[in-house]
Amino acid sequence: MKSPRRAAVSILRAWAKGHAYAESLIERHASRNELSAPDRALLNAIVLGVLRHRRLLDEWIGHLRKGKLDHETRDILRVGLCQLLILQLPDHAAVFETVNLGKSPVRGLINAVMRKATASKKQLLDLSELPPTIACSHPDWLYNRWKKQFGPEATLDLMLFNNQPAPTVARVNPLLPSTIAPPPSSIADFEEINGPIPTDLLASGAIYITDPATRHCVELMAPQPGERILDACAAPGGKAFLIAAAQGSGSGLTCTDSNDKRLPRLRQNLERLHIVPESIDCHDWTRPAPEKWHGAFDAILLDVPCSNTGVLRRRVDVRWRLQPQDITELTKIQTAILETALPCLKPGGRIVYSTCSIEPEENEDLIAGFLVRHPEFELVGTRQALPHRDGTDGAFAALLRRK
Ligand SMILES: C[S@@+](CC[C@H](N)C(=O)[O-])C[C@H]1O[C@@H](n2cnc3c(N)ncnc32)[C@H](O)[C@@H]1O
Repeated sequence: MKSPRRAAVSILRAWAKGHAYAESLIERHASRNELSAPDRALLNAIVLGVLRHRRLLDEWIGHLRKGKLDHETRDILRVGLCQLLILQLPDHAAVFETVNLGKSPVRGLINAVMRKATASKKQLLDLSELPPTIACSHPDWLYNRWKKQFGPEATLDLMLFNNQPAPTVARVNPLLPSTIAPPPSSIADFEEINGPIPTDLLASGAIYITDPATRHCVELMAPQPGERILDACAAPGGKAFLIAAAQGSGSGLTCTDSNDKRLPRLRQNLERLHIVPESIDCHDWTRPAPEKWHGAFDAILLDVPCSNTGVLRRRVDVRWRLQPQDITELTKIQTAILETALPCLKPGGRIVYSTCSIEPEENEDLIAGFLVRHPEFELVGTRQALPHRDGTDGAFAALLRRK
């Protein structure tokens, strides 16, 4: 069994070498090492802390140690400085535990850097002279893009927001059978849960953890009882749950996703939430829709794959993985999904296109282009959530109706 700090270094090495996202690596390592709940929480805090503050940690390392570092020693120092300066753990624990992570030839170096950091904590934590992209650890290209869109002050607020852990917010399940205990009155719909996550309520399906911004697209759709609704990009099922909750049943709901590895989780989530959809299928919506769905749906939700720039506080490594050209590539997929879903609408039916991106190309620009190509559709309304303005995840939704 590994210590959470050692597991953190292994995860950071694996993260840097591969394409896996931090959350899945944390999950995998925590289970493999049979970590206790407090150790799992520490592992989570360290890995997410290092990834959120990666650029600042490297700036500090550059001050504390001149010369080259191998990748593993750099990751050990990131883990050590994150404990000392970001998580503010006691000095002796941070130094001692970090030195022990290194192999014997580098222990002296790690010890020297950690001791120097302990002695110069105050100066290191004064970020006033640093450029915002280093102080807030964001890539330059993302900062420059947002500065044009929102202005420098709002961009700074956005980056600071992205570095805060997300609260746990619960949606209470209105479809809970009467045989199962409802959540206590201290848990309110779409309100933050204080204290530990109530795993018993999650397991019984009494609540689902979600962000308030996820409701915008479903509220815009306004699903009605008895309607046939397609949730085309449905996994892991958060919005399918909200649609079924709005309809009072999942019986009119068809859920699809192109990733068959994500379908079991979708199935489990809906089952746990006591939702029985009409069907769950694997389908890639960049390919033509099967004949059986032509003209079949009153409403379609397209919660398309996107850059995730509205949820960087949760998806902490996206800022380092995402490249400017990815946004252009994503808009091609998003447009293809939107075009392919059209034949599946009933006459007069409605489509809600939604993302958790805050980039105009993936949102309002894409919809504007669609409306030019499809004068038979009208834009009924849009909703947008901006993290720094609304204090929630970022989200965009547009309701389109066939005239
Ligand atoms: C933003 S997530 C959906 C989240 C989901 N609606 C929820 O609320 O839990 C996007 C989903 O789209 C799926 N996806 C990506 N490309 C797709 C495609 N071409 N056709 C169908 N689904 C696709 C991904 O596998 C992913 O599960």
